[in-house]
Amino acid sequence: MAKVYLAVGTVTGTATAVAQALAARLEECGHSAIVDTTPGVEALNDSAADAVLICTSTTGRGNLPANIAPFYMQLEQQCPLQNGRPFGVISLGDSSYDSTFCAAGGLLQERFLELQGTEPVPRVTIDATETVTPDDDALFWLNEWIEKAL
Ligand SMILES: Cc1cc2nc3c(=O)[nH]c(=O)nc-3n(C[C@H](O)[C@H](O)[C@H](O)COP(=O)(O)O)c2cc1C
Repeated sequence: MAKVYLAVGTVTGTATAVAQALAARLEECGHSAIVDTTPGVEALNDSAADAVLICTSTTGRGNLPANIAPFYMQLEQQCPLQNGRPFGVISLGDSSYDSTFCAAGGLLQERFLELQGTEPVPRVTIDATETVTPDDDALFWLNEWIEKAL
């Protein structure tokens, strides 16, 4: 059984609902999940998680939602090395924003790679113009991530 720290970035709650679906699936598979809607490096460290998931939307023009922006800055300032710990990123966005499509998820992906996390399954992008069931799309991706990361 693995413990997963699940950091959520959201403005209007879609990513929270997706994260809750991911946590429920992890628990069905015998793992435990900590869903954190005010994520931070201290909470991540305290969790002693075996793996990390980031489920975030993008706001503004490619910006991080306000609730996850401090986490991003802490990762930059404190540089908590991941020593190969597996992570995965679920990016919610809207392709009509073109060049900033799912950019926030991309920022966190880059940060975790710089911190020497391993990404066994590439970041998934979930496009609000293409799906009305983002949780189903995320769960499909999660199956492979569970197999490879945990
Ligand atoms: C004001 C605003 C700005 C947005 N900017 C972007 C953007 O730059 N890139 C993108 O991919 N999606 C953008 N989106 C789309 C959201 O990321 C998308 O609708 C997402 O599903 C919202 O999830 P949430 O409810 O968890 O915040 C924007 C949405 C709003 C309302």
